Amino acid sequence: MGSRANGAAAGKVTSTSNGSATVDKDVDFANYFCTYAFLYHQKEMLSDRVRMDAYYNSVFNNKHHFIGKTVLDVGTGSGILAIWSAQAGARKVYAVEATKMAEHARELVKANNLQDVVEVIEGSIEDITLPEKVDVIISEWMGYFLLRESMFDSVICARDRWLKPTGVMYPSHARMWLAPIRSGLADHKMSDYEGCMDDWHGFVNETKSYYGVDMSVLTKPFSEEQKKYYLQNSLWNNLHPNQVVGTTAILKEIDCLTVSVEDILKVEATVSSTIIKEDTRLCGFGGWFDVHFKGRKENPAECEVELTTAPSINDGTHWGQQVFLLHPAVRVNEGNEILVNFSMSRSEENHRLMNVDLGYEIKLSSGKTLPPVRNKFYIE
Ligand SMILES: C[S@@+](CC[C@H](N)C(=O)[O-])C[C@H]1O[C@@H](n2cnc3c(N)ncnc32)[C@H](O)[C@@H]1O
Repeated sequence: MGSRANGAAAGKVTSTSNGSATVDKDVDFANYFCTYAFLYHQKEMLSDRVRMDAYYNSVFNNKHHFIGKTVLDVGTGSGILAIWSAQAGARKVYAVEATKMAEHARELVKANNLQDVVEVIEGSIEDITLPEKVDVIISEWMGYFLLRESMFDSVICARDRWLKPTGVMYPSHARMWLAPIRSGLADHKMSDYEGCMDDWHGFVNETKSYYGVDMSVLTKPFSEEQKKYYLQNSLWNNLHPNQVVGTTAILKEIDCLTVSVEDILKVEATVSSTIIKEDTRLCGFGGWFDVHFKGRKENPAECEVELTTAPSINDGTHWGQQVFLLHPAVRVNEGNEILVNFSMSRSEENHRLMNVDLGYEIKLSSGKTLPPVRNKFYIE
């Protein structure tokens, strides 16, 4: 199971203007940030070797970006990225953390004898003030399927306020990917849903015979509620590459130096994929992301590093992939074309969670096109 911040009840949006949200900060703090205040949770991220190796290599193989420079670590957590930046030769590192984890970070910095370089600041990046602009912004802001948690908004805010015009972003680029998959999970989830409805019908019968109240008028809303829970929530999964049955497609490319919050409020793409397996089942779609550390055009990385969360036979990441299951699955064959209309936007109730509209159309090798299908999913 993945282990990113719980956002399920976080940050109720109190009003919206121009597509961007005004958030109730107290609710957001109580529900979103609180997860990050636990060492237990920081340790899970610190134990993700793929994530750690990528950030470590990006810093230590590109020391020219750090030696004698000023760095801002947005959301320092335990302080790990700030500590590496200092060890790579930074002159000054501002390590900003919204939660009480800042106290642990301060201790860790001192225990590693870097207190003269790293200054830990407890506060939201949106609210704090720095005495100077910085050469580098480093941050690990990526949520499930890249944008869940909406933490990138805070990095953009930091960039616009504190990055020098010549500054470098770590990571510098990000991409979202989608591919058709096969998975036994679709059948499991459908049988969980059916079992739950069987149980409901038994409950309705018993309530009528024992207590004289007919509950059957609630069958439809109960079924809708449970359908959403079992069939429409996207699932965390560590897919094996063999489960990917078609070519992969890029849904979104982000240049971290120039992107605006407006650009990431909604991700919309029409992409196509060709089935690459003979006689298989299309059970859904898998979504994942990668980020790159390339520096900037005028000041490139000496060694570019990629952090990918794609299906892998080796160690997966704690992000895994997000799986959007189809009910029912569809029989497909090598060479069939799938045209996907994808749209992802923020939940109106909670800006850190996402709603996905996923429409698809299958063109068979005979040239015949199957009727289009549209599905709604929730990344919660
Ligand atoms: C995914 S964790 C990464 C922690 C650490 N940088 C690492 O790589 O292990 C993100 C951290 O950013 C913090 N954070 C998120 N939004 C923030 C904001 N607006 N201001 C300050 N800290 C924030 C969270 O509390 C959390 O500790």
